[in-house]
Order: sequence, then structure tokens, then C-alpha cells
Amino acid sequence: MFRTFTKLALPATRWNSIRLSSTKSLDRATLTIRDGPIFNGYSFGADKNVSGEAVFTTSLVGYPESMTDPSYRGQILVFTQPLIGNYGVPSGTARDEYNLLKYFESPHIQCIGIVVSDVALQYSHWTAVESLSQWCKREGVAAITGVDTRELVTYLREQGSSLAKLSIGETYDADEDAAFDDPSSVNLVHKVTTKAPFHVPSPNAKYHVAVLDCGVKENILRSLVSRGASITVLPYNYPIQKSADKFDGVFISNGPGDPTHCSATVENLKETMEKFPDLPIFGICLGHQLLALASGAKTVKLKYGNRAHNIPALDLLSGKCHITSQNHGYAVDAKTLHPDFQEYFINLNDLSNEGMIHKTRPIFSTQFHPEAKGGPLDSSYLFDRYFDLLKEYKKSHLKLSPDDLLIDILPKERVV
Ligand SMILES: NC(=O)CC[C@H](N)C(=O)O
Repeated sequence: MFRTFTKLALPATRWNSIRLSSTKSLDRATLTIRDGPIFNGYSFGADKNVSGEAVFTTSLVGYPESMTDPSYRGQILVFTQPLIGNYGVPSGTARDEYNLLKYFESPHIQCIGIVVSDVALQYSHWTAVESLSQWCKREGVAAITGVDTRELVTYLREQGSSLAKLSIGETYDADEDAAFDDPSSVNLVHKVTTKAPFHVPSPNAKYHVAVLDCGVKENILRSLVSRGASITVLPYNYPIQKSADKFDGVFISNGPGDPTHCSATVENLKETMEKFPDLPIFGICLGHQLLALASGAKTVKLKYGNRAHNIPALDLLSGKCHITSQNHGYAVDAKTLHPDFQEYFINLNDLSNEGMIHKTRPIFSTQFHPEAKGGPLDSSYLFDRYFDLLKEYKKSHLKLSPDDLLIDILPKERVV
């Protein structure tokens, strides 16, 4: 069934942000949930039809960081915060003192589309260089405004994360089911990982950490480098078990999609843990899931996931609760943890697993994001804890000199 829309001048009542900032009309757009409701709205992004998994985040701020987070690859991101875009978009090329991206979590937008209730086409912020609309158009990302996101999120909470299609223009085919793409059916990590190793030096570095890049957020790299670790970032399937003895620790990053697609990483980690019993290992989000799989645990898909910057996680060792930043659709099934590990954190909203820690070895991981960009820094002390483990390990292990690793000839930023 094809429906036809006419291009409308926006009605003056419901569209405050649009009405204030623009008098020209926008194209119609449609969000179709597979086997679910259809939402009509207006396009403010690329003139492009997209299809993927619709997920929602309840974060109030941080849309540039969320949209450039590689963990959102292939997803249509719904913002429950009704007004999005009011502070514009900062520079995607500005770099900090470590040569890391200053404002973005990766060089480009990673989600394929966004859904908002009320876009602000006018923006104001001292770091802004363009509007959300200009950015989406430039990056080829579809965007729809005017959607009742309360109704949409009520549906996604009840039915679970769903496949959806975002169609731009006057007509759309509501019956065509074939075009729903399921991003979790492919290995998305393969698409976002660095294509070759690169090295980020830390001024006065005390440690050298290998980072397995499954789609690493820039602020995770910053969290390591700013604390005094030079890092060599390796593709996600790099056989780290062959060279882990050249590093003071291994870190496994966040990343998109179903963790079971990363079987090579899981095997490599398994061998690494067998061969190097004292090696400090820390994983975040997908990194936590991969470490859990490598130790024999299982992961499950959550009904609608946890995507927010204010999720309470209880530290089961200290009894303290931390407010955490999260973005995940899968979780480790705590009942399947290997007996050598204990549950480290649990989610106080849905009681899902939020981390694990080895009972005797320097290995731990969290489902939430201690680097939190955006979000609260309650749990950033976990990076300090990791550095304590690096210090202990380094005391007792003689490493090769960095010259032996030929790091000087490696590129200094991710290879795309
Ligand atoms: N942020 C992440 O690393 C997400 C991990 C995994 N892709 C999930 O959705 O559960």
C-alpha cells in the first residue's frame, strides 16, 4: 500500500523549535516499526531511506557523543529527551593534547538514523560549528522529527527493541517487509575496528597497554593515555596471545552488535588468560561480554537494553551504588559465570549483570562505561584500579623495550 503526502508548511502549534528557527517547509518522513506502529513526521537529515534496529536512550545530553559511539553502529536511535539539537554540534576534527578527538567518540556518526520529538534547528553553544540537521545531512544520516517518542518508547519497552525503517519523502510502502535490515545478523565489529594497529603515546608514560579495538570510544583511549599509559590499539581479532608479554596490560573495548560474532577475539582471550596468569585485563561493555564468553559464561539479549546516563549499579564488593552511563542490548548471564569469577556489579533497575572480577587474578570488567562520555564519572576510579594492577604487574615482569615493538613506525591515529 503506497501513501502519498504533500509537502506541508509546518503547523504553527506543535512545532515550537522548528517554527522558531525555520519558516521553510521540511519533507515528510515516516518511521515504520516492523509488525508495529507507523509514525509520521518531518525529515531534517539526509534524504535517504534506512533500516535497522530501533533502540532508545533516555540520556538528556550528549547526542554528539552518543551518535559517534561505534556501539550504535547500524541502529536507529530514539531520543526520549524531547528537545534535541539545541546546543548544535562541535567540531569533529578538533583534537586534544593527546591527538585524540576532542568532542567525538569516533570520526563519524555511527547510528544510521535518529528519531526525535522536537528538533532545534537553531542552536547555541560556544563549541558548536553546525546544527544537528546540517551534520546529519553531511554525514548521510536520516533523521525524523515530530514523532511522539513517548508512544514509540512505550511500544519499544513493551515489545522490545524492534527492527524499523525510516523513509524520507512523499511516498512510502508500508507493506514492504523485505527491506527491514537486522544489524545483529552481521559482525558489526569488523566494520568499526581499526584496520591496522596504531599507537597513541602518553607523555611520560609509565605503562604500555594493548587495546583490542572492537569499536573503541575515544574517551576510553583518553582515560588510559591521560593516566600514563601509552597504548597500541589493535584490530579486534589480533592474536594478542602471541605478544601479550610485550605489554603491561590488555584492555578490551566496547563495540556494536551481538558479542557472539566475535569468536576469534573470544578464542584469543581464552588463550591469553591461559598463557599469562598474572596479566592485568580490563574490559568495558562489549569487552566485558567477550571476556565473560572467553571464561566460559554466556550472554543473553535484553528485551530493550539499557541506554542512559543515570543507571544505578551496585558494587557488590563495597556495597556502594554508582550512577553509570550505559549503552548495551546484550548482557552477561550471571548464573553462567565461571567459578573463578564473581559478580562485581549489578544493575539496580533490572538486576542484570554489570561486571565481573576474577577471585585471585588481576582481571575485571564492567558492562557500564566508567569513562562515561556523556554521563557521570562516579565509576572512573575503576581506571585507577586498573592502573594499580598495571603497577603491581610491572614490578615483577621485565618487558621488552618499546623500541622492540616498532611502535615508532605505527600510525598515530585509527586506520579507517
Ligand atoms: N556499548 C557496547 O559495547 C555495547 C555492547 C554490545 N554491542 C551490546 O549491545 O550489548
